[in-house]
Amino acid sequence: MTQLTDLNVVANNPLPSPAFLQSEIAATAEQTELIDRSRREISDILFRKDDRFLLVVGPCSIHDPEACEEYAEKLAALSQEVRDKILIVMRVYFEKPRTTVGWKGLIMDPDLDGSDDIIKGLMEARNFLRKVLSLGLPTATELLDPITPQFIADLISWSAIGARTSESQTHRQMASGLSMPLGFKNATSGSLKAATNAIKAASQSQTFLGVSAQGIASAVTTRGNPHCHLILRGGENGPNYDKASISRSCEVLKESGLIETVMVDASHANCGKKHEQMPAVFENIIAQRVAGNQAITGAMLESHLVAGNQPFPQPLEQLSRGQSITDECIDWATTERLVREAAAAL
Ligand SMILES: O=C[C@H](O)[C@H](O)COP(=O)(O)O
Ligand SMILES: C=C(OP(=O)(O)O)C(=O)O
Repeated sequence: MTQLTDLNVVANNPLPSPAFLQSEIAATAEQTELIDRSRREISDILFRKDDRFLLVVGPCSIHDPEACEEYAEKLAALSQEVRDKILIVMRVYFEKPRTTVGWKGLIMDPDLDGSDDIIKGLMEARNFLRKVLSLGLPTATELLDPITPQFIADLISWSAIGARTSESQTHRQMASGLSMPLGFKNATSGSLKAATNAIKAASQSQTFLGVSAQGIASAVTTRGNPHCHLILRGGENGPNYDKASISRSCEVLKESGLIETVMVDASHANCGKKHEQMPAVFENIIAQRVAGNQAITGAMLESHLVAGNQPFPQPLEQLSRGQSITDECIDWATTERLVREAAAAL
């Protein structure tokens, strides 16, 4: 018989069930309480019931958990200093969407060598999330593969659907069942339409194909996620953090029947992917909020121990510790200065 299926499949390795990994690498009672409380606080800030400002900050991607743990310790101390004004949530990004190809993140390739040991990646992701939580810091991530949330979402307080996937029905359906507040980014073109449509779609009940806690393919029906919002990240035609772009975004939200609340990403196309430009963008966002624009409820910064990024792939022993292998980040000293100044201004 002529073979008609799996012509392009090289391997298909079963994973442990999400329920198994959740029980093997479980959250403590204290961590569970932090996740529950921070999800409510984040939602209250985003939907303008809490006057504080939300800041999602951390590395573009986690590729070196040991250096990122040092980063998390510093961030935890800083978050305590500013907690009356700013709720800090650490970017703990394990999945990277690629424009064409490239390293797809710690879950897909934890050894950074193309061996793609996903089981190890999922376990490392859960272990790292627990470390961050044990420092008292809530966690934020981009959810990219629709099966990933089953394995890690119980340890996450805020999530994003990225610019490349806000228009995807699969991601909107997934978002409709997630238990945490979630931001949809504007499209890479700069258009807001995909994100506002996504917020509407994700707030509705949806039925779709998914995976159960036992790892069985299933028909999933969701209730709809009422805590979705817009993230402005700039686009092909330039940034969208300026006053005019934010007021246009608010008009679009209003016309779509959505609450006027935006998180503004100071990285990505809003800084032309240049870390040197990120501080001025962040300062501008904070200044707009201080000047009275209450629709700006949060911001995002890509930050690591060391500024910039480094080429990857390259021999692993030549990687500099604490420097991004994906997008450029601001360094720790700059992060600390920006956060302290923002707290003083707010
Ligand atoms: O935030 C990270 C990157 O901008 C995103 O993953 C796309 O990366 P790429 O354009 O280098 O593939
Ligand atoms: C990939 C990211 O952002 P965007 O979807 O805006 O490119 C990110 O925040 O890591």
